[in-house]
Amino acid sequence: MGMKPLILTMGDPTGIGPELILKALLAGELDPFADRLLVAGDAGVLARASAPFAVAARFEPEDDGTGRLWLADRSLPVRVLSRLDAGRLVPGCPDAACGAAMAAYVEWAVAACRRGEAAGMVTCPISKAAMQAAGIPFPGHTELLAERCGVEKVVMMLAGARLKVCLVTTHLAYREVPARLSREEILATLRIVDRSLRRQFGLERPRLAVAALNPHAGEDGLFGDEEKRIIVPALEEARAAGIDARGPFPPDTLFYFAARGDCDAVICMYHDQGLIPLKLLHFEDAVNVTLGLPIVRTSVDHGTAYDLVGTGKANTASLLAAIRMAEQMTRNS
Ligand SMILES: NC(=O)C1=CN([C@@H]2O[C@H](COP(=O)(O)OP(=O)(O)OC[C@H]3O[C@@H](n4cnc5c(N)ncnc54)[C@H](O)[C@@H]3O)[C@@H](O)[C@H]2O)C=CC1
Ligand SMILES: NCC(=O)COP(=O)(O)O
Repeated sequence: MGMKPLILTMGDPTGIGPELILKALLAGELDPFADRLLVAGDAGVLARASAPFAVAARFEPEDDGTGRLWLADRSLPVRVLSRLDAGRLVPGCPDAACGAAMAAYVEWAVAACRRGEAAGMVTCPISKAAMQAAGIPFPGHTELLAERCGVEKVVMMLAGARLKVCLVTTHLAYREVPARLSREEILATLRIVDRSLRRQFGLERPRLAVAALNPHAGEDGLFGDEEKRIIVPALEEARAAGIDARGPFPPDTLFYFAARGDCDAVICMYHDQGLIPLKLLHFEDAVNVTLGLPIVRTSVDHGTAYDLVGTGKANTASLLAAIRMAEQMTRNS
């Protein structure tokens, strides 16, 4: 019996996703996963995305809604989920139809994973604004997937070889962060990260370092009291539950020590607290993985890179790392 496919969603039709898939295919970088991948996307858009390369892609429809995308002597199976007018798309200008299409790829993939028909999903970047414009009420994949899987809390982790960061809060305005932090949220994050690193990443006793919210970890309440009021109680409860969680550490020095190997993951209070150090070290090859889902989902660590669409210059390393990690995780699941 063949292995279940890993679904690769194409992402924003006007973004870098389609071109990255073709670039990786042409370079033979997808060869190790050739029997495993199934692209969810738009055949016309994918075919046009070969424009920056020396060879033109062509799509051979097979039967009902599927087909093969050929580029030179390599090919990938595609599940066709939208039929946009590819010739009229402008890079970086997704309209509502594009927003609906990029959401449809993700919806189809998560449903296939939930039905047990796919082993996992790897996502190319979407435009959060275009999805919202299409009436899809989620600020990102992470929140959509949590809802579709019926899970209340998931954790966004970005992982590179030297640093892993896990976020307590994700897509929200910076000014809303303090109000969204609570002992329960931090504790739930610690529990999910601890469990996932054990089960899916093979760590026996993950060492989790928790970042403070405020400078100098609040300087004994002088620069904010979230540490005393919220983070310390969450840490105490986590430790009582057998989780190796330490902190709260002043954020300005924590990432230096984490990247040196002093912990297995850093728990960050908000998006950019974690993603700035992560991308400084690992922009090219980090993977975004959603922890706490009943399915496997990984993603590139970057966005739609509109400025690179059509140049052929975008780097495929994060996409390949995301596929590799998803494959690994399906073996550990
Ligand atoms: N997982 C997802 O679906 C994500 C989606 N986004 C979306 O992407 C859009 C643009 O976001 P930005 O903050 O501008 O981030 P971005 O990652 O698209 O671009 C930031 C910079 O990184 C460069 N870059 C991105 N990917 C690259 C690659 N593969 N190789 C070389 N250089 C690359 C771009 O050219 C740009 O200079 C937004 O709509 C955002 O919501 C952003 C992050 C993740
Ligand atoms: N910057 C990371 C990011 O925005 C990831 O969002 P998503 O995976 O939830 O779509």
